[in-house]
Amino acid sequence: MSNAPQLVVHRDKDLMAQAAAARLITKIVDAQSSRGTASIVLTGGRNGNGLLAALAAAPARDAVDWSRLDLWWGDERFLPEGDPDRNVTQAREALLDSVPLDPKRVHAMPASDGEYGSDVEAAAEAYAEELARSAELHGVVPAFDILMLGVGPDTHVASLFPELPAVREEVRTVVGVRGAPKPPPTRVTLTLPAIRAAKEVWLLAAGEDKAQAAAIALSGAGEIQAPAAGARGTARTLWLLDQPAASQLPRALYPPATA
Ligand SMILES: O=C(O)[C@H](O)[C@@H](O)[C@H](O)[C@H](O)COP(=O)(O)O
Repeated sequence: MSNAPQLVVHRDKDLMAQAAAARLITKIVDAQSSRGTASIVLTGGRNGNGLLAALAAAPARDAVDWSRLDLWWGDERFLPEGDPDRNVTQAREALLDSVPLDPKRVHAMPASDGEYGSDVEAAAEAYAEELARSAELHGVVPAFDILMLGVGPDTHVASLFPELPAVREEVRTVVGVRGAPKPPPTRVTLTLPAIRAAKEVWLLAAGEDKAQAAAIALSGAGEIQAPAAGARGTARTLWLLDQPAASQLPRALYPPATA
């Protein structure tokens, strides 16, 4: 299957979240039926959390065997444990606290008051090691079933911001970020090589403030200038948008059903 991006455009962000949640449930159930487990990478931000809240409200959520699901994060805001701005705290509130997950399979990124203290590079290295321990033979990260990414108005994904060193990383799978333009400035993030190990990468973009970013990333921009352009899955790359976020896409890209 080609990994050229595919697009699905929904009427508005709520419908996008509900449809993406339904899609995610199906994917997890399929992976668990064929392999016994599934691995998902969560994203921070409003769209990622909106999807999790929609999943929490979906009656079909009980089709998932939550105890056989591995959860990872694409990035984390390097803040103390329990901080309301941490991506994991927000994910817990939106969904994780209301489903019977196996705590050993919830792989939160380290907090800034944990065993690595304020050493964000050590925290990143520890997460890279945790990923490597779960990787298939010869791999450095697991072949995630689905990796989700919110897209920033500047085309950032995870904590890979345009032109910053993290987006240029070609070897390490997880790095520390300092001086991020979106607060907080210190973060831990998967790199593009780690993201590209996922079977499916889903990029979530809703709202008019994402329209330019989507148009740039989908029009052949380079990944250093437009990190979202470099986020590809090995089997599939899927952009899930609402109509305002899709409003500046070149007509050639716009899906026929919504043209
Ligand atoms: O820690 C974070 O903030 C993120 O993981 C970040 O990459 C986010 O996903 C985008 O900024 C989109 O965020 P929204 O969905 O809120 O626009």
